[in-house]
Amino acid sequence: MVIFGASGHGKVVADIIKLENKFSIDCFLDDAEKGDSFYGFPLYLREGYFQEIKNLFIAIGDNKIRKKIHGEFNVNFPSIKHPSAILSNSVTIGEGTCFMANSTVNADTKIGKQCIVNTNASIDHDCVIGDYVHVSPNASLAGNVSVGELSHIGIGASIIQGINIGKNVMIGAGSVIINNIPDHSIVIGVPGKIIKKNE
Ligand SMILES: CC(=O)SCCNC(=O)CCNC(=O)[C@H](O)C(C)(C)COP(=O)(O)OP(=O)(O)OC[C@H]1O[C@@H](n2cnc3c(N)ncnc32)[C@H](O)[C@@H]1OP(=O)(O)O
Repeated sequence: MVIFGASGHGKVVADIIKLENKFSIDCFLDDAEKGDSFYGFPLYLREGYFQEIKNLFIAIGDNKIRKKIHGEFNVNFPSIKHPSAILSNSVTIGEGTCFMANSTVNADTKIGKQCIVNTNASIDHDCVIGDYVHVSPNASLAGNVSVGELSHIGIGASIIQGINIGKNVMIGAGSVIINNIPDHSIVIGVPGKIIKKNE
């Protein structure tokens, strides 16, 4: 497995891949010059890496950049899961998604491609999570919540049951969402209020 993104998020991803023990890690790739090794693995610039890539994990926290890089490779994108993550057998998962330590996903939830379900995040039953979404550490989604493509649920946010969060929405850290949120909104507070447009 090659990991794209020599960053803190990349380190957490490397730990999960090691613990899962399904793939060995060949190296990290990055577009920025950051030296020739990272977190104990060789590090290459993408433009200087000519070996064939079979399996790639994109370890980029920014949803829009992760989407862009996803479109630039034609390889396999396995999903990864920390051994302590708990997923119902009825959950469906798109390619390239990661489930970090102690995350939980309950019955009949659908998770898109290239999502991040971060440490201790809880996504309950019958949710629909779009592509390139990030559910931050300790965020909680009750049952029947939908989250549109590219949206980011901030650390410790809570979303009550049945809420629709649009595309490219930023839910601020610690917010409590009790109303539907339109596309391209930035929301903060308890209860959550829209403060500006997410460009
Ligand atoms: C493993 C990991 O690291 S995963 C990463 C997890 N990271 C996160 O969850 C980050 C979540 N991001 C936030 O909460 C951010 O503060 C955002 C996106 C909501 C707002 O960021 P910005 O657009 O830069 O807004 P800015 O910092 O200018 O704040 C605007 C106002 O909102 C307030 N504010 C910002 N965030 C919050 C929040 N989460 N809750 C309450 N108020 C907030 C600010 O105090 C400021 O108020 P003021 O105008 O009275 O001074």
